[in-house]
Amino acid sequence: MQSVKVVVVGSGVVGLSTAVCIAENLPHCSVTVISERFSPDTTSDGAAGILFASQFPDIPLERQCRWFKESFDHLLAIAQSSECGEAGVILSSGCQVFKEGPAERPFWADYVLGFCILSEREMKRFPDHKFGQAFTTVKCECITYLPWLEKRFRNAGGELQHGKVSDLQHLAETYDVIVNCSGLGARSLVGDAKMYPIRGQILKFHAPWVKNFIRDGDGHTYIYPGVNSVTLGGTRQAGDWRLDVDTGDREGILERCFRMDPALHGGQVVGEWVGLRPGRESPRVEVERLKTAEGREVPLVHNYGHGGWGVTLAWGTALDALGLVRQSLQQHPPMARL
Ligand SMILES: Cc1cc2nc3c(=O)[nH]c(=O)nc-3n(C[C@H](O)[C@H](O)[C@H](O)COP(=O)(O)OP(=O)(O)OC[C@H]3O[C@@H](n4cnc5c(N)ncnc54)[C@H](O)[C@@H]3O)c2cc1C
Ligand SMILES: O=C(O)CCC(=O)C(=O)O
Repeated sequence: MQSVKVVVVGSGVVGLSTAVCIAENLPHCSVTVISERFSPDTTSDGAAGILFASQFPDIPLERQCRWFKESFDHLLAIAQSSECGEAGVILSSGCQVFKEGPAERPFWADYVLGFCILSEREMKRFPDHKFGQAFTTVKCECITYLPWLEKRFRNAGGELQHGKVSDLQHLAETYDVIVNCSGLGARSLVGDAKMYPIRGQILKFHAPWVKNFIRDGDGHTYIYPGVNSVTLGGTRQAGDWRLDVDTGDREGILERCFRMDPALHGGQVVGEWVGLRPGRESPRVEVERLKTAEGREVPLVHNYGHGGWGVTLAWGTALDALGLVRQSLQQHPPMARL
């Protein structure tokens, strides 16, 4: 029997997670990833990689809980295994603090470890803040995790190809299923005008004595210790396409982070990075059918638009995308290619 040919467009954390899920779970499929950029040049590579999320307006909460929990459990298992160093996935403990309180209990509070409210005594450390939550989550460093996923994908028989896709109709002539994980690229690839950039600038900081994360609940200031450096952030500039480092943003990040954690004093900046989050009101994880010029119909599964939470939700949405591929193949077995 001819194997079913699946192509995944995009090799950020969403594309590679999706490609691995399909290659490992559908052995009758041959899976190819085609991507303009690979690690270390994707947006995912620069992300702090902390597992954390805010709620999307248009997705049922039950589905968002599943995405978070499946991703968390997948990465927690790696963090607690002998693979953690090679995969770049570690446990990370710390707190989120709020200038006004009490803050709502986040929907994922029961999925992370040891979620609790900070006591008055603990809050004395944060004179600008009134309320705090402490928990242990996972930090998934994509600069290490993506090469690890690429290896896992190749071991499952997958193929990686460099290339920019500009016409999905053209791909449909060669493949039986197309999976679109192009992130912000979906704006032009499928003409999704709901996609917009949310610019984020961060600093890599050398301060190995800083061990616990601190995040301001407003989402603009965070300190995330990692394997080799501490990530200091950030900015969330909607509609801003600039990829160059802004010196004003740098000063602002340093000032806010030093104020939130004076223990950073004595450390030094060792890197700077800007990335464009694939902004959308809610991610798009759904299937449509693409008609080719020869009259075939090819399932087109979309999995993009994760905004600031792509690392957090990648595995969960990849499993949904796998489900959509499986269901499409069952309902409409591929028509023979000419
Ligand atoms: C400063 C910053 C910090 C962040 N921190 C976190 C964090 O702590 N936790 C978290 O969960 N998220 C974080 N994020 C968000 C996270 O980076 C994104 O949600 C995530 O990277 C999106 O992954 P993706 O695979 O969809 O997109 P990308 O990583 O952008 O990958 C898209 C892929 O598609 C390819 N592509 C696009 N168009 C085409 C085309 N036409 N043809 C071929 N290939 C194409 C690209 O080359 C690329 O390989 C952060 C983002 C920023 C900017
Ligand atoms: O918001 C955070 O705390 C984590 C970093 C992040 O997800 C982002 O900057 O997009």
